[in-house]
Amino acid sequence: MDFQRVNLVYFSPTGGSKKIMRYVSSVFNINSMTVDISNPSLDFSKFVANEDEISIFAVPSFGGRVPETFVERIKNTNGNNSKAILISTYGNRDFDDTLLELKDVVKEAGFLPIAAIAAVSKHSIMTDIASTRPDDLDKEEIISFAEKIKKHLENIDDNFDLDVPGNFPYKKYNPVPLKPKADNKCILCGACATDCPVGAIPYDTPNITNNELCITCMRCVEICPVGARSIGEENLKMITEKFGPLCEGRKENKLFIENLNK
Ligand SMILES: Cc1cc2nc3c(=O)[nH]c(=O)nc-3n(C[C@H](O)[C@H](O)[C@H](O)COP(=O)(O)O)c2cc1C
Repeated sequence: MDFQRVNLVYFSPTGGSKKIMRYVSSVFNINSMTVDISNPSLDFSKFVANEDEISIFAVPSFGGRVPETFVERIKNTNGNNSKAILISTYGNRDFDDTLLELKDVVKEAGFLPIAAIAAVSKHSIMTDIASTRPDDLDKEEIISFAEKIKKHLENIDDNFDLDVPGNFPYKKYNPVPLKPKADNKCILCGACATDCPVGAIPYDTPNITNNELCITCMRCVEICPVGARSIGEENLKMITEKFGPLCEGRKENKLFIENLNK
């Protein structure tokens, strides 16, 4: 089938998932449309895909799960049985049930997942972990995965049910109890308030964080122009001592294109 458009649907607080998604979309030489799921002011019910379009969904793994904000917002979209490619990035620990949950929520919205990729990208909290990834080798590998997916698209029939790793019930999500705060370098520019995916930073007092709303996605830390926001050195040390050992070694990118019904 000749696709008319590729829809780039992403929740990527610190940009890693978006980068991997761009590598994948680069092999489809057609028009694209972006749907930034982290933008709370968008009306996601307006995203209705047609059968002659392909959508790429990209999210980070948060505690081995799909970020809840993505799950909530994607429910309002409509896939009309069009094909979808799934991407979960992860920070060199594990993606656990992320791809299975992503497959389930995207199917629920009416899309047909035909391939999935798990890709390593810099850990957005412990930024010394996988700090140079995706690197050139990753880029080459992800593009080769995308070329394989393009070929595989020619052989999809109605019987296709994508086989991805993961368990149901999904792993219990334990929210990160640490919330980024601004220090006295904050210039009250409000960039973080504008960009926060969940409205956890007030526009008039952007140096504070609403801990009830904050999902610790690290967007505000990433985009602060003066480096004023962080979870704090002590907290980072604590979290690195606990999770750092699980993130050792070079973890792999993985491609999933097998049919469960074969
Ligand atoms: C709240 C939170 C939870 C995370 N949990 C995991 C995890 O369970 N396993 C893992 O390998 N990386 C984990 N990470 C790292 C991210 O999955 C990884 O850095 C991802 O590439 C970030 O994507 P982004 O740059 O698109 O925001 C977590 C990051 C955050 C902020």
